Amino acid sequence: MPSPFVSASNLRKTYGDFTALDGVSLTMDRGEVVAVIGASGSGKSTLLRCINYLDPPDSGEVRVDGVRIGFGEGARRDRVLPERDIRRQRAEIGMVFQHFNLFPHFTVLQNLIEAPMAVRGLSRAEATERARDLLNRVGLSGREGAFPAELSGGQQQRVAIARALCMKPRLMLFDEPTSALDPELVGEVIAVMRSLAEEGMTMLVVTHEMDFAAQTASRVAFFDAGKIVETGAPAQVLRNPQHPRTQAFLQRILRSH
Ligand SMILES: Nc1ncnc2c1ncn2[C@@H]1O[C@H](COP(=O)(O)OP(=O)(O)OP(=O)(O)O)[C@@H](O)[C@H]1O
Repeated sequence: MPSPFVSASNLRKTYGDFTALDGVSLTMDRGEVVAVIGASGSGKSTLLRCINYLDPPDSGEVRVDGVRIGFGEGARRDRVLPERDIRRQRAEIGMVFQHFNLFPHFTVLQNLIEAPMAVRGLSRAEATERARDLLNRVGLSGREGAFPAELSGGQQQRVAIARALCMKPRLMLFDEPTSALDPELVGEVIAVMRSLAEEGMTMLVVTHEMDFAAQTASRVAFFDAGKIVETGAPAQVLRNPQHPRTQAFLQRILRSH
């Protein structure tokens, strides 16, 4: 059996007495899109932050394409890499946040080119060419000189996606990427995510957009109290959930629509 492209094994994360991740394991094949759904506070964001070591797990391990994130390859289990090296590994994993997190005093172009130059060693000309291609791909050609505050939320989120792609990541993590948007702007961000999925990007998406989960995800994982309690094909989990917690969650969502 070939090893999975992404594997998170037995991740645990506590904050004081509170257990945010209670032994979470998840594997993804290359090109898979996994939607993570679940109630607020169940630990979905924590899972993403532990996968890319923005917030290191207390235990467990993460591998992307065989490389163990956060640790030197072949090193003792307990030898966590210096932050500089984790940053380099983390560059393999793109992250898109709910609140875009663009640098407000940088133009769109500056937001895109800084990390590829600093972390990937691209020249300004190379980074700029890559950035222009990606802005074109997310439908924002010509907005290179704009500042984030001059853009709509949907445009800012598309810049944030282009910025993550500028690092040529192997895996993309999305943390409720449309939750902060006005409803009429959700579609333009979902469209960019769909096209990324169609191009074969491996994506782990925390979302409340059930249409995205149903139509674009290859798999849905339902999260409850720090655990994945149910995972399967979207049609199976969303239409015929087996776990009582999944059933209760989906009923709540149906009622609120
Ligand atoms: N840095 C932290 N310090 C203390 N507690 C934290 C920290 N980060 C998260 N938590 C707690 O861990 C729990 C899980 O949080 P998390 O943000 O992962 O949930 P979530 O499922 O993503 O929720 P939401 O949908 O509201 O974003 C929450 O109860 C939260 O208060």
